[in-house]
Amino acid sequence: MTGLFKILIVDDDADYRETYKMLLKRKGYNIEAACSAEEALNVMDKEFYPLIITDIMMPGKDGVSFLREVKDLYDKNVEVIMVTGYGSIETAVQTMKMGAFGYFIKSHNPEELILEIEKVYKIFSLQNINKINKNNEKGRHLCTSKNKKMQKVFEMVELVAASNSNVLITGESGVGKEIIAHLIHEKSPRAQMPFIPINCQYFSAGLIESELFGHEKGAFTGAASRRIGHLEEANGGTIFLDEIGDMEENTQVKLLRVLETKKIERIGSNKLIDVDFRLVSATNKDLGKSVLSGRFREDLYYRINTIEIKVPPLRERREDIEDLIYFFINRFNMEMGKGIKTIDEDTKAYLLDYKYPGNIRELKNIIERLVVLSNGGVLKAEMFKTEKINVNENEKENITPYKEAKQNFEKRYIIQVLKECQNNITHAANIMEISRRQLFNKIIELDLKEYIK
Ligand SMILES: Nc1ncnc2c1ncn2[C@@H]1O[C@H](COP(=O)(O)OP(=O)(O)OP(=O)(O)O)[C@@H](O)[C@H]1O
Repeated sequence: MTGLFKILIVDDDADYRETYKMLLKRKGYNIEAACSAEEALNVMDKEFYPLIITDIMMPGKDGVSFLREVKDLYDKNVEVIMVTGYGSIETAVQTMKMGAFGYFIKSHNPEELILEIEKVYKIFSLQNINKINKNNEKGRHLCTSKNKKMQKVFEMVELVAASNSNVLITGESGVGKEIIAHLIHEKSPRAQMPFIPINCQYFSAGLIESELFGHEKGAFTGAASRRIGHLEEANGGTIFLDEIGDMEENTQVKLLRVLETKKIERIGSNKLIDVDFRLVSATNKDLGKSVLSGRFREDLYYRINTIEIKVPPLRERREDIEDLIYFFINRFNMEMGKGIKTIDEDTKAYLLDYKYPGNIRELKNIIERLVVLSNGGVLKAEMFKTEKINVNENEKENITPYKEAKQNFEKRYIIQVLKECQNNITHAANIMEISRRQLFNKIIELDLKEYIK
């Protein structure tokens, strides 16, 4: 879907602008044009363009200064192709050192320019696909089910993917809501554009706004340079707002405005920027209740859940547990190069019977732990046995205020798990079934930095 990929052409020569516009539109690209660098910067204040094609010789700010400004002050990831006549080929070559993607000589066959553009587009979509694959490599997830409710979920994914409707995915923690959000994006016409996940739980009210909307240099203390927000970066793609139920009231108001107007304002700026993203949100809370209690805005609730996909907890799709067990054994077997060939019958019976309050995340973690700890070719439940910590009567702790006791427990617990994981924070977070960021924040709060790698 090249149409979602937006290109800005900057040239003071109206004939060139129109010719390129026609040519590229015919190839399916979405084109905007500006007659000077100054006008281009205004256009870029209104919308995000991953590729700019600019003439070098222009009245006012020339192409080289414009390139410098784009790379230094706007966004270094934006690609720029320089266009030049014979007179300034040397300058064009120089600009490659400043970060230009390439150059095109005006008298050459326009197909050369198209080829350069196609290269940028390919790199751009590959980068996005790689980002998706990192989290969602083919074969890393089991996307089939024997359960009716789950089959309905996969059918809904196919149906909604083609549309642009806002989707709300609900379900308990660990049921795979983020996996479903990825699937919707991958199967949508936006698949080659960015998929940007943001967990609203991780950010304070001020920070999340900067993450979503971006900010101008000097907008607040610490804003040393301009930052393009995720809603702008997601242009043409999908934004995934996880734990949307935790979003602060003020941010809810701002998000609602963006959804209504399809425009954002960077913090510290009053310029409106067009954005075109598809919103997929998720929550493990009952948002209906949050609306009734006044914690979540009703108008935003109705906006974000045009379509609701309910992902059932694992205990309501027990017929999938066996497939998931084998799926994860295979996956970790391959990842860790272990030679596990079978699973001991008692262990399997235990795993099939277990309740999984932490859903698929818990099942996955249990299997990962078993695979890590197993030596022979058989996966066995004996490995579950953990050391019981017996509190000796004589070693009872002094009674301390609740807050202090809680902190002491957290410290001991985190240190113990980190030690077991050879100080590997990612591995420890997996075992604790919290995110890496949550663990990292705790480590800073409790001053345990010395225990991480
Ligand atoms: N169908 C699946 N196949 C393989 N792994 C899965 C599947 N569904 C979930 N998982 C794994 O379970 C874990 C939890 O999944 P995910 O983060 O999508 O759940 P969630 O519902 O979004 O959780 P939370 O509400 O806590 O954010 C992840 O590690 C994910 O890889």
